[in-house]
Amino acid sequence: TGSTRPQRLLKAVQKNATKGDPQSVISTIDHFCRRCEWAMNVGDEKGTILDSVVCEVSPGSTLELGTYCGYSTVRIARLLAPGTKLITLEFNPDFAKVARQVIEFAGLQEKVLLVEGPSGDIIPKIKEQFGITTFDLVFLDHWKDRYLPDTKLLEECGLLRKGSVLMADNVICPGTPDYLAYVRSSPKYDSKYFKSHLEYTKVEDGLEKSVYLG
Ligand SMILES: O=C(NCCc1nnc(-c2ccc3[nH]cnc3c2)[nH]1)c1cc(-c2ccc(F)cc2)cc(O)c1O
Ligand SMILES: [Mg+2]
Repeated sequence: TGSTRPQRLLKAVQKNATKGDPQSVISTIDHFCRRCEWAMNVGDEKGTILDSVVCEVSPGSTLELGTYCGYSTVRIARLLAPGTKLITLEFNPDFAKVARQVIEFAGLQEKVLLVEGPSGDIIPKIKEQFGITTFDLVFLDHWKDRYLPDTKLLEECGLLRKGSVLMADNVICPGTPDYLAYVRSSPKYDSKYFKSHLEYTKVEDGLEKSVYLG
């Protein structure tokens, strides 16, 4: 049987990137997605906005929802201080298999804990299983109809603290209307929209940065 798009993306990384060099992995994936096959990575334009927030927050603990091929995992992990951790949740075992290899190729496996399974099941177990008190930064990039329920779950599980930052991808395209309405109307959040484009296209999309006020 034929290969999948994530497998072809991984082959391009193994062929063209430099082992242990996260920037070359990022550039290779962006080139592959522009020139060969579009894929749903956050991409370079929104990725640059994400980078600036990661640097501003310099998080001790980070959660990513939706690993896919590990592109944003590599983007975030390459900016993390030594001794800090990124937990990334992936539901699809085929995506997870590719992502592990992309993260390892970038040499970032020490900073990343990839957990497979549905976010709704895993989030309530994070405190006890991974010794996390709260997350300083959460990147939401998984199923768009899970952003709101999982944000409420993070609140209920006491995984957010005053000042925790949520960065949400795709708030315009494909769109997360219920999530946007919630973070923009709730007194518990201070929310800001960063206008950009859907990865590798001219279609409008953007990131929503929401600071939890406790
Ligand atoms: O669906 C997306 N992303 C989600 C993948 C995923 N990867 N992993 C999950 C998961 C789902 C439950 C989970 N529960 C626990 N981990 C989980 C992970 N979901 C997505 C789609 C587009 C897109 C735009 C325009 C189009 F015409 C077609 C597509 C763009 C993007 O930037 C995206 O992020
Ligand atoms: Mg996305």
